[in-house]
Amino acid sequence: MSVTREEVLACLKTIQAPSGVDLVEAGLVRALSVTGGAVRFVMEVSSPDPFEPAKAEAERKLAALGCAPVSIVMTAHSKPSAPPDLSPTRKAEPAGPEKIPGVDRIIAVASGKGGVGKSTVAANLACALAAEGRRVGMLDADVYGPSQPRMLGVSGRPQSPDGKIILPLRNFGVTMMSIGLMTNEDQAVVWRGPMLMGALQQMLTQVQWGALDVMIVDLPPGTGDVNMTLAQKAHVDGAIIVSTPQDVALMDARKGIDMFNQLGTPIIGMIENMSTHICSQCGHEEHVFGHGGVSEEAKKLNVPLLAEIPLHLDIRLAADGGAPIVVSKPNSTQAQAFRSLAKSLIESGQA
Ligand SMILES: Nc1ncnc2c1ncn2[C@@H]1O[C@H](COP(=O)(O)OP(=O)(O)OP(=O)(O)O)[C@@H](O)[C@H]1O
Repeated sequence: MSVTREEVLACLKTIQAPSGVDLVEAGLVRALSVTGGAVRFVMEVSSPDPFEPAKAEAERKLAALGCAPVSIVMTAHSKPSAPPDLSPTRKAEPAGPEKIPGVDRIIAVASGKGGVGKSTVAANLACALAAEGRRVGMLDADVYGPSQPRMLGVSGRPQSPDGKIILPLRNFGVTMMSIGLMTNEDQAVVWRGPMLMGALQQMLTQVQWGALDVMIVDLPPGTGDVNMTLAQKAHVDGAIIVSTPQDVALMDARKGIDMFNQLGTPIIGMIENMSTHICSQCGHEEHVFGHGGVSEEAKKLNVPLLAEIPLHLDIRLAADGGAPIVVSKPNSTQAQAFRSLAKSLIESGQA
């Protein structure tokens, strides 16, 4: 008997995970394959025992639906498989930008200069969007300094049960994949030309992203290969440029905006990070890198200023500690800046 993918998902939605939400909503159903009556999928769990009843229920209900054979593999059962091979298997074929299946929108977070807080903004924005109920993915394409695993508190190698599809990791409601999870932390990553293009292509097309409302892409700083490749391979709906108010960072941001204009990627707006410094001891406010520079530049370039994020110790401690401030101190003034940003992007239909 033949069943559809939709019927299988509807059936799995009637089964509760131990957390109380259904298996699909909990993001546990990965690599689902429905061929005729044969159903196979992976349940991504940290420890199998609590999930055995849900697995048995799924097997029973799918059999009652007419599915045969039903094969459910819990990832914790299997030995960690070898990391997916990222070496290019064939020459990259010239192909135009494509929609990633299941992904509604792609937002690139970029900066002209390194160290201006682009990854911090990307991580907080992703978590803030997830907290608003959006289905969010994070593709950490910062090949030269991938920091999303640390910022989003995930570790371990992503699994690839069939050696082709890569299972992403998930934390704080964000489905994430990073080039940093495929390399040793201390290993210098020297991605060049075709190898780099192949790695990005694989992260876009071979990762089991599932259905996402928005995918955030944390780009490397500057105007290099990765930014170009992303725009060539995927349909990027918009770019957010992060800068500090300093002239030097602004000049680099201008180059970044110019590049996106040339690539035909719309600029969603600019974010001034490290805008003012508020002393965590006495609350005194000072402008370490100046203030308002990004706002002036945004006016000149006729792009919106999306947010001004203060320089605050808690933002650094949270990001570097593996739980962005939006998650660790959601009601703080600092988190509010990111939460308002997420809300305004949702309201304007951009995320
Ligand atoms: N608003 C902020 N307040 C305090 N610390 C911040 C803030 N934004 C970023 N930081 C800290 O600054 C450091 C650099 O930030 P981050 O890694 O996000 O920069 P980046 O622009 O992504 O750098 P690169 O592109 O070189 O990876 C981190 O330690 C981060 O915690």
